[in-house]
Amino acid sequence: MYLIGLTGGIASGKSTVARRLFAHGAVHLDADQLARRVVEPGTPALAAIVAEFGEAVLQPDGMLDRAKLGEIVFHDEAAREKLNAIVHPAVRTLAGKLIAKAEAENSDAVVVYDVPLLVEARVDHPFDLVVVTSAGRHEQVKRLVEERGLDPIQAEARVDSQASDDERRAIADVVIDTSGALAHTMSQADALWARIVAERAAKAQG
Ligand SMILES: CC(C)(COP(=O)(O)OP(=O)(O)OC[C@H]1O[C@@H](n2cnc3c(N)ncnc32)[C@H](O)[C@@H]1O)[C@@H](O)C(=O)NCCC(=O)NCCS
Ligand SMILES: Nc1ncnc2c1ncn2[C@@H]1O[C@H](COP(=O)(O)OP(=O)(O)OP(=O)(O)O)[C@@H](O)[C@H]1O
Repeated sequence: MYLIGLTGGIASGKSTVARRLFAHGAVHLDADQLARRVVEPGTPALAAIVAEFGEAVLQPDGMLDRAKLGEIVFHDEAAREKLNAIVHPAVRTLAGKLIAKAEAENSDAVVVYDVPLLVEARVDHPFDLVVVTSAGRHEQVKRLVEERGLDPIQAEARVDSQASDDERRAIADVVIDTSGALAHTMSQADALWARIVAERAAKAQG
């Protein structure tokens, strides 16, 4: 198996790159999706969130009210750290299981683990390659406002609750510049895939 850790700031284009690698044949795991699974009704993580933040963060149907919890944690670092301490260990355990499952199913698989908070949560799965998408703060805020309907204050709060591009670049093996045209992002993803294929072929030949 070849394990890629893919990270980048919010709206920097991680999913866009991951989808392209998936189209080439990679297995795609998404930490945001895993973070949703571990807080489904009946889970220990959801019980811990309610114990910490109160019943007010639940919808009438018992599901987590994500908008309400987001309003709290993206404006309050101490609250965010409490939430992270509940959710991140559960995500880490589930990711470990799913990576092992992908390897058991196909020991040749290329697995792309899309993990927004790789730096912040000190995620330490044994990555063969760490790939960072980087669009820049101004472009991230613009996308959140224009494409996802956040107001500028909410958008800036989300971007600023994360590590900086410089901190992410410091741990990157490969940086994909996602600030320009979509086609430029795609061609960098294609070049990355070609590099992985070539590296693996060279390794297989000894
Ligand atoms: C606060 C919550 C309820 C808001 O939910 P919402 O549906 O609005 O956002 P969603 O989960 O789709 O996340 C969107 C993006 O926000 C950013 N983000 C999410 N959580 C965090 C966090 N704790 N710190 C910084 N950025 C975050 C990421 O870039 C993520 O891709 C939710 O994000 C959450 O439970 N976060 C804690 C778990 C976590 O850290 N998830 C991120 C990957 S493990
Ligand atoms: N050059 C580019 N590369 C990637 N995405 C781009 C580019 N130009 C514009 N975009 C837009 O930016 C958005 C990036 O969204 P995407 O879901 O890929 O980011 P993400 O980093 O996975 O976000 P999140 O952290 O919220 O999961 C998309 O709407 C995409 O169309």
